Amino acid sequence: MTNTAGLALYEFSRSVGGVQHWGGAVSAAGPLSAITGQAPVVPFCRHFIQQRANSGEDEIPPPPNRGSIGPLMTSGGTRSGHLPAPDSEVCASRDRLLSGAHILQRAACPVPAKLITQAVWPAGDSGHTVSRGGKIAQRGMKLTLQLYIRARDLMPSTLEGQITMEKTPSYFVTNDAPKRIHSMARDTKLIIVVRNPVTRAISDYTQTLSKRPEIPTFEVLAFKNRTLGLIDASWSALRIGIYALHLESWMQYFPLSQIHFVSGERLIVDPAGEMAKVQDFLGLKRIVTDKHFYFNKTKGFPCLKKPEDSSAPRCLGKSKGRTHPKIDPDVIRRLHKFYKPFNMMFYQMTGQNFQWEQEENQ
Ligand SMILES: Nc1ncnc2c1ncn2[C@@H]1O[C@H](COP(=O)(O)OS(=O)(=O)O)[C@@H](OP(=O)(O)O)[C@H]1O
Repeated sequence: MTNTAGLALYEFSRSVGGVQHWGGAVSAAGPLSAITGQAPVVPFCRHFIQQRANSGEDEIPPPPNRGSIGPLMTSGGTRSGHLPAPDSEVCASRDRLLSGAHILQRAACPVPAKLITQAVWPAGDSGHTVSRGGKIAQRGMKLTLQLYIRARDLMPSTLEGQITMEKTPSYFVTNDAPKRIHSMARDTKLIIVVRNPVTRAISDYTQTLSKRPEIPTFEVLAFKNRTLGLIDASWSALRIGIYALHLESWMQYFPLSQIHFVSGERLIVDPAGEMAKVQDFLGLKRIVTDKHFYFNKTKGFPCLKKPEDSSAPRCLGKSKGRTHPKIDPDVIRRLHKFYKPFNMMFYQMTGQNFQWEQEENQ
């Protein structure tokens, strides 16, 4: 078992996604303020939301406390639409989860570089994969806590010089995740991929629409009251894009030095540049460079020239890069306005300007 730092990746391109690597000392730690002795991060965003609600503006309800069953998995989802309620077993298991996390840490996982080891429960999806170089749970099966723990225990331990990664989109917006991950491995590194929250919402909606063509239009779902222009921020497709709000929860536990933000927009135009920053953040040699990518015009995305485990180039799957439906420009404008203050807060918190307001003017 190694004591390398942990890694969690959250992807905000459509949903939120994540990769986690863990190892290192487990400690029952409190919030960041308790570790550093610094004043806790002021929850600006929450304060701002309260002020808005008081003045009759778009109300942003507290996050639904649904079904997170562990720091490393959740029954909640990141996609829009109605999520299934967690089953009773999942709910009953909540209190045992932290110890589950310790098991996970013990069992976590290094694998030969080519072997993918993951315990992922894609939120909002019927499928899941728990694998140790191969699937041991089939897609479509219900992932119970027992199955998850069994799967975890089959995973090999992390060896010196290896990084274990886990990707779960919904952790970023799951209330208890920061605390649980922190108490499991406070040196976990977090990677968050973000894109313009308006585009993210449309992508999220497009994904749901592809599975449930009967859902109302984006324009209908986006408003509580369209005549009054009141946004429905309880719609998960919109709520997830309030990045500052979610980040605030993480900053209560993790210093910014342990969080890396990837621009989803830059990832398309300059994948090697974004990957260079990721490799630096992880303390890795810059092995993935420009020469590994080519731009596939048909797909509209960069593809990998030739992954190690295959002789063919590898592009994003068919569920990525779907054509988005045309959304009423007034609705887009309204959403840009809605997100603007939250985006500004997010830029300030991260020290990075993602320039989403420029897209608004295009
Ligand atoms: N590597 C890379 N670079 C740039 N953009 C990417 C990448 N991978 C995924 N995407 C875009 O992200 C959207 C899907 O997000 P997720 O991969 O999180 O989807 S999912 O929820 O896990 O299915 C989806 O957005 P849309 O195509 O706009 O719908 C993907 O195209």
